[in-house]
Amino acid sequence: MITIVRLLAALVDRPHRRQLARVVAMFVATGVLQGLAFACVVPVLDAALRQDWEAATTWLAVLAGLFVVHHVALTVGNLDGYDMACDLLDITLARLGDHTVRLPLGWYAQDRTGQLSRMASKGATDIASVPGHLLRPLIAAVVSPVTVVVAMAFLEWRLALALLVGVVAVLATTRLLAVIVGRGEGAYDAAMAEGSARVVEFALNQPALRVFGRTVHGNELVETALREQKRASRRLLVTGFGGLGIQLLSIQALLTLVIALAVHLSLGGTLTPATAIGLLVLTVRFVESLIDYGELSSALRIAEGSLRRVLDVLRVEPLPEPATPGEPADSSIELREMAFSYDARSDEHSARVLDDVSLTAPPRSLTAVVGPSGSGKSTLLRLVARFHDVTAGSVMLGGVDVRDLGTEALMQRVSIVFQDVYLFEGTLRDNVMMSRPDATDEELYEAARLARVDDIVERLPHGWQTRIGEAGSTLSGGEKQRVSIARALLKDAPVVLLDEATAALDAENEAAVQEALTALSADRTVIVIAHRLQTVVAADQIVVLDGGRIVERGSHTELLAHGGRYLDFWRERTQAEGWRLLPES
Ligand SMILES: Nc1ncnc2c1ncn2[C@@H]1O[C@H](COP(=O)(O)OP(=O)(O)OP(=O)(O)O)[C@@H](O)[C@H]1O
Repeated sequence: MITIVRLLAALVDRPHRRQLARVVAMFVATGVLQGLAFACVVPVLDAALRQDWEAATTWLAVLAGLFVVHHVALTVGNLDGYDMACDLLDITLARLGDHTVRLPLGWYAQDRTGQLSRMASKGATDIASVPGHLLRPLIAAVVSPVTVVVAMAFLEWRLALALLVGVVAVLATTRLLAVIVGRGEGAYDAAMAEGSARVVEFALNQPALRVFGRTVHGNELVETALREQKRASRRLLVTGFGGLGIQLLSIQALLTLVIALAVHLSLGGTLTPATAIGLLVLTVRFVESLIDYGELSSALRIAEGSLRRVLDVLRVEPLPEPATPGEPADSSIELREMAFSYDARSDEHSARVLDDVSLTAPPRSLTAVVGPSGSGKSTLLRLVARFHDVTAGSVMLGGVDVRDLGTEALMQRVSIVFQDVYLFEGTLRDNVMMSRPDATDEELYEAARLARVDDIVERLPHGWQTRIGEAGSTLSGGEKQRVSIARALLKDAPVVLLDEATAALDAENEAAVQEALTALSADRTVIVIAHRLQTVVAADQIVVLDGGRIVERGSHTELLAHGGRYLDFWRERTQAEGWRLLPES
């Protein structure tokens, strides 16, 4: 409980930290008042059974007073707690939102969308539930038994001692079980996340899956994830119920011990029967609080897990920004003995995805990167756009290290056209204009003409105003790429990083995309992961990557003559595209 209060304090700002302290103080006061009210039952019962009506009335008045004060403190604490819960929802979402725009772009390369959406929905609600619903009963479940023990020490120290030993034993058991059940909860959470990710993937990839008849049975990934989810949930149920059983058993053992002791003391004449009955009533209330604690601590653990995950994301450092950004001389790109490893902690050469990569792309040149899958082509492009910082060496734009350029200046100078084009919910016009919202209509139409988006505008029922829906569902793959190229043209950045689509396009789209790419490459420094033969033939230089190193470089004719890896690539692509190598004349 102290841990979660500490974690909450790390999430919120100073005024909310004060509010949190106030809420906790009010809940502690409520717990003490509740404990005192419980303790008053003993003298009330004692006086009533002795038929001492004056004492009984006095104690009843004290009880009523405590009840009223307790109720006022409870109302104030609850209202403050609910306020804090609403604020926490906003704070969690705002802090995640602010931080996601500062996170290194490379952070998103892993599957983060699912994680972030779970944090922003279920995670934020879990966190808000702490001051809203959990903290008060949990604090009461600890503070009121402790108050009872202290009050009881004045009445019958032996029973107080027995209760104290009992409460320590029960809380220790709860803590131990929390660790065991917590492990199961972690595994369950991971299995749930994996299961939902696979189901979403399954839904999004329906067309491909149906073609291969993998929709009903045989989708191994989904089935394995769901089986694991079921196993994890069963394990959690077994450990959860087992844990709860052990906890209830320890509480019952405590109750039995106190009853036996009270009967023993009463038979021995140390305790009047009235006090013994009063103390037993007190013990029962005391035990109820401990049961509440056991039940609520699992909800607390879930909230704690969500809170830790949010704080972990908030702790991811943005890439350092330069104090005085450099000014690039031109649009050349230079990689100097660059090395990169995705695992920032390891500088093992074996972990490097790119190693000793040196490359110069002069201004307005076209550099084609080819190489087998996994050779590091996409990573190379991401490093030029500073999705990550290099492990060794440097990436220079116009003679300035991208780390000394600053994210904003770099992003102004670089356009990125990757394969997975993201089209957001909105009109076609909004989607193209996002790259330069202050562009004029003439500039927009010119970019659209060059990228052949004007053909798409004509086809759509509401032209530029057509809503292209989440993930651009009404556009074909080639059309999406043309929209992405139009964005890059409109942005008019001097450097273009391009990952050519590997998907086969119909003849019309293929020609349109090729035209759009030619327009985009004119007068710009372009580094392209090339899949099309036209692109490599037109390139000023071609670099062949293998195992994270440049193994060949040169022009198309030089590399063909060299007869190495590039020749293999060329043969493979000519076969795939139905081209023929003409015999040398
Ligand atoms: N975000 C990441 N975290 C860890 N490893 C990664 C990440 N992205 C890529 N890798 C690894 O880095 C290596 C190079 O991957 P990269 O995507 O750059 O290759 P590629 O040549 O572009 O492959 P492809 O042509 O299949 O897209 C691969 O071994 C890949 O598994």
